[in-house]
Amino acid sequence: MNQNVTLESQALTKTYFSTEPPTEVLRGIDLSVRSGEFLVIMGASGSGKSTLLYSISGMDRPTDGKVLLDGRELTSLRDAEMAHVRLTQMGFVFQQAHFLGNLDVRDNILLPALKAASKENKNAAIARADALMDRFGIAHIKDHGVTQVSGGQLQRASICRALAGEPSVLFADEPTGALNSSMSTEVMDALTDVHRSGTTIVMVTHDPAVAARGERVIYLRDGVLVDSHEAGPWQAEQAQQREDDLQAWLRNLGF
Ligand SMILES: Nc1ncnc2c1ncn2[C@@H]1O[C@H](COP(=O)(O)OP(=O)(O)OP(=O)(O)O)[C@@H](O)[C@H]1O
Repeated sequence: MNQNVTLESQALTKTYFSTEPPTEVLRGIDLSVRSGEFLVIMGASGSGKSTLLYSISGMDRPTDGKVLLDGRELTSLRDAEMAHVRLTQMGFVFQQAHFLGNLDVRDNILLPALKAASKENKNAAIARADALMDRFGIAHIKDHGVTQVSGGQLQRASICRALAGEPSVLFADEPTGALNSSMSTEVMDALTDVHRSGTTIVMVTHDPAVAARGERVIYLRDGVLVDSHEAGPWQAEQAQQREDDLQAWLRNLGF
């Protein structure tokens, strides 16, 4: 394995046999994600983006092929082992935050980190969560109920929750899909910050302005990886140029 590769899929397929005929959603995906990379998955609706994200993060089982995280084959793990890998090595941000309504923002953020931490590491997990809330500008709403905060604040809280366990990879599925454009910028500024501090990010989005944050964008068509666009590290002053370049690339692909 190349030393710089952290996450890898080999000949990954996913077929749903519940439909007649069966739906072949992923058709042999070979993908390598470099350590510290910000990778974006794009493609038309139904092309298999979320299925790919779920299959490489162990949320779903592929039909065939392999997924490796730092050289360890995830596809052969039992469910409980895979759940442990997700809890301790991966973070997740979805379009909707999925927070518990009976807990405040801080307790929601702490929940998975405390579950993952050993007894002696619980205080460190709490300190980390508090520092993350400071860093992403939501310390002042830590005692609020999850229905009393804005969508952008809630998504920043999701990012804190995802990072509190110090994952090596953060998976994000349409993290700005439910937000207006200023909240979307807030959240993408937070994810850009996460990336700059060294965390690998794999994100699905259909929004070119959001995708322009990534270093590399890959394009899925009918479950096949058809092209990839190298944009290099994000620079705010080049935001429009990056988005224009990405749009031109996407137009060529028929997006
Ligand atoms: N449980 C399932 N059973 C059968 N088919 C499914 C199932 N889940 C997803 N599919 C099908 O797999 C295909 C890919 O779905 P997926 O959600 O991965 O696409 P996507 O590119 O993320 O789409 P979108 O941009 O609309 O979210 C779709 O045709 C979808 O209908």
